[in-house]
Amino acid sequence: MPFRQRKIAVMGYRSVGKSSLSIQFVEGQFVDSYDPTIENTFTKSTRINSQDYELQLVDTAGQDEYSIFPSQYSIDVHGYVLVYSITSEKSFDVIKIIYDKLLDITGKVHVPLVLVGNKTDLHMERMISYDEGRKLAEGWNAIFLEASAKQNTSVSDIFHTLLMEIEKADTKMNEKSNCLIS
Ligand SMILES: Nc1nc2c(ncn2[C@@H]2O[C@H](COP(=O)(O)OP(=O)(O)OP(=O)(O)O)[C@@H](O)[C@H]2O)c(=O)[nH]1
Repeated sequence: MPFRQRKIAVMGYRSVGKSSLSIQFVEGQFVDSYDPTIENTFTKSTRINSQDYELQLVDTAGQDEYSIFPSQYSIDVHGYVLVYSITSEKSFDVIKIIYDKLLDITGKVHVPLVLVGNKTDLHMERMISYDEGRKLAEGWNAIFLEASAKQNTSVSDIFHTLLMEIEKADTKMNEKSNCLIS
C-alpha cells in the first residue's frame, strides 16, 4: 500500500509542552529546557494497521486568549493535538478558546482532534482533574488523553489515535460523496 501523508498541528497555550511532546514522539527524548517556539515542523514515518504514514507535525507558537487563530493552520491540516498542562488552569481556559476559534475558522462541526492534558508527572501541582479534561473532550466528541512528555507516557498514543481519527473522518467523507454521486 502506498504511504499516506498526513499533517497534524499541535496547539495550545505557552509552555504546556507542545514542543516536548513533539520531540519525544519524533526523537524519543525529553529536553528539560524552555525555548519558546515560533514554528517548527517535524517529519516522522510511522505504521498503523499495516498502513505506512508520513507524518508532518507542526509545532506551533503558544497562543493566548487574545491570539488570532493563524489561518495557515486551517488549510491542509488533517488533525489537531490540543494541549493544556494539568498544572495550569489558564492553559485549560485557553484551550477551550482555541477550540472555538478552530471550529469557527474551519467552518466544520467536527474536526479530528485529540485533547491532551500534559505534565502528569507533576501530580503535586495538579490543578485540572482527569474528569474535567475527559468531560471537556466528551462535549467536543473528541478523544482525551493525559500524558507526560517527560516520562514518555501516552505520547505515541496521542499521534496514533489521532491518525485513526483522521482515517475515520476520511471514510465518512468518502461514504458521503459516494452517496451524492449515486
Ligand atoms: N515536568 C514536566 N515538564 C514538562 C513536560 N512537558 C514539557 N515540560 C517543560 O515545560 C516547559 C515548556 O515546554 P515546551 O515543550 O517548550 O512547551 P511549549 O508548549 O512548546 O512552549 P511554547 O513554544 O512557548 O508554546 C519546558 O521547561 C519543558 O521541559 C512534562 O511532561 N513534564
